Amino acid sequence: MSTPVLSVKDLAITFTHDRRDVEAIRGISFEVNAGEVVALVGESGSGKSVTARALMGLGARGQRISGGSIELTGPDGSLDLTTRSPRELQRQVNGKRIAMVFQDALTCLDPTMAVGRQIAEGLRAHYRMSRAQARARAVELLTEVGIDDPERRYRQYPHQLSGGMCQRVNIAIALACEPDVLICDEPTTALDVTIQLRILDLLARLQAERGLAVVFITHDLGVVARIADRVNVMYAGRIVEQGSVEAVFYDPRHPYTWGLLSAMPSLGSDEGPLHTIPGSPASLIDRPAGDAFAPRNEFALELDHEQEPPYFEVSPGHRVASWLCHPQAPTVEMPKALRAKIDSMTKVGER
Ligand SMILES: Nc1ncnc2c1ncn2[C@@H]1O[C@H](COP(=O)(O)OP(=O)(O)OP(=O)(O)O)[C@@H](O)[C@H]1O
Repeated sequence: MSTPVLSVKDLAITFTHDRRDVEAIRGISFEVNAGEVVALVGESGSGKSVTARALMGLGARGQRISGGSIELTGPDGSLDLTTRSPRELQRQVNGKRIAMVFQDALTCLDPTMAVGRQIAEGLRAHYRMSRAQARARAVELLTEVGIDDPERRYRQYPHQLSGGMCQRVNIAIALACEPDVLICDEPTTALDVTIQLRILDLLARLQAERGLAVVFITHDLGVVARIADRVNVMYAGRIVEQGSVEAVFYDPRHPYTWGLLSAMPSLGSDEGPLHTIPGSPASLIDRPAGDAFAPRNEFALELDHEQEPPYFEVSPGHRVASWLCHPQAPTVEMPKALRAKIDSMTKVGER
């Protein structure tokens, strides 16, 4: 069995505002192997971005890691990122071992500097490269991320490029120092649909060619089906269902996952969403007792309103935090419309 490149264990993140603590991430654990794409998916506010940024040692004011570990394993051994200062992370880890691509492609680039130079500067900062060597490597990277006429594009400024092209440049910057782990936070959300698909295909190609470990953040299960190997469904700062894409798409067990899948337009069809999850996401400040999703869950058992469910392993590697998965729970089937939708879906393995 391969050793994970990235191992997040019982990670908890707390915000303190006006002397009040709010736990936004509540003990999440997941692993990513080399050559694997692991998705974090969930509605807005479920904690995807806070988690992604924590992996880079980034956080807002008043935010701290209040528990758990983030281990990065490489040929030289393991490193727990939660024990390193932001300065150490900046010097030794960020960019080199772990890099990130954000949603807003244009604002991530420096508007005053030609895009090729932005790639070259990163290379020069990390490696002892001459100006000419860094330039030549930056042109290669532009080619690698699918930018035609890279010599001309090298000299252009961000505003002269399309959104999709800016995102390709961001990907080139992220990959310039050959990181082991790439974090993608909604990298295609701001782009139109055809460009989204091209960027996803590019990421999939680069990931396979380089054997990268990728953490992919999205609210879109269609994107998960296209790119991910494993998926973590997040709700109110907790992973509520975790497993291979096949397990979570074809045998979903948590009613929240049922809701997300029901709300997803069928792959390859232009029908509108079938369903929306009733209610609004749980408040972190006055989180209800028990399972945070229970107030929105038409299938909730009494116990769901009283006690937070532990994880139940329903098949190897497929873990679900719902009392419905307790061996003594009554059998509750997913909604019929969802069953029919799943039965009609193209096998994820054939995507
Ligand atoms: N600076 C902050 N201060 C206090 N709470 C915050 C702060 N940033 C995020 N949070 C809280 O942390 C929770 C998780 O936010 P996060 O941005 O990770 O969600 P998300 O799943 O990425 O949503 P989105 O898809 O909208 O980006 C939210 O409930 C949010 O209110």
